[in-house]
Amino acid sequence: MTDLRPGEQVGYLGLGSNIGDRRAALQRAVDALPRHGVRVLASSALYDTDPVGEILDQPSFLNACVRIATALAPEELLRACKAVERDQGRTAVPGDPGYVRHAPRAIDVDLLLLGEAPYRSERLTLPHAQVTERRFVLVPLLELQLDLALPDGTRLADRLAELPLDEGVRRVQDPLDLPG
Ligand SMILES: Nc1ncnc2c1ncn2[C@@H]1O[C@H](COP(=O)(O)OP(=O)(O)OP(=O)(O)O)[C@@H](O)[C@H]1O
Ligand SMILES: Nc1nc2c(c(=O)[nH]1)N=C(CO)CN2
Repeated sequence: MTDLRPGEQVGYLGLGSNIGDRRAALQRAVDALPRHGVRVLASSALYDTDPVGEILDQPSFLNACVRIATALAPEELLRACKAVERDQGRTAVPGDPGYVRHAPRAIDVDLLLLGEAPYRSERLTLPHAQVTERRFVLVPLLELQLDLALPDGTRLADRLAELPLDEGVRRVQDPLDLPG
């Protein structure tokens, strides 16, 4: 299915933005990933989504998912995602005085899945702990691969079918441009 190079694994990233020019922020993130050792193979369409989580009174998000290929190990890939966020001026990370969980952000790059094996450390959980609970993740992810399953065999399409329909997820735009 994919032209993987030696040592590479397939992974999926979730992108989100709800401040400023949201599409430009997502596109900049995708354009930056190759500089950090991450090839972008495919992008979903863009979705305008109602905020979910601890802070509901904030602007709607623009969300997308991308399929990637990388030879980076899980923690290295997390560092790459954080570096892409920092490139765009996002400085408030957990532990910083300004950090607020689920607060508005110009760019969020989450690591959803990498390869076939789960991974867990203090800094990183794979698959992403909320991947099966968020329509704004599942809808674009399944657009990339309808039969996608977690390492434990959970089929993501089955989980999406079980979620309530009240989390607004509206397909608004065509996929991001792929780098290079
Ligand atoms: N799969 C993962 N992808 C990204 N970050 C993760 C993952 N697993 C654990 N983390 C940790 O979560 C921390 C908080 O991430 P972030 O600031 O993006 O949270 P958030 O977007 O506010 O909330 P949420 O975690 O619910 O998406 C990161 O610094 C990272 O160490
Ligand atoms: N719709 C939507 N809601 C969110 C999002 C997001 O990307 N989209 N990100 C959050 C922080 O991780 C909190 N809430």
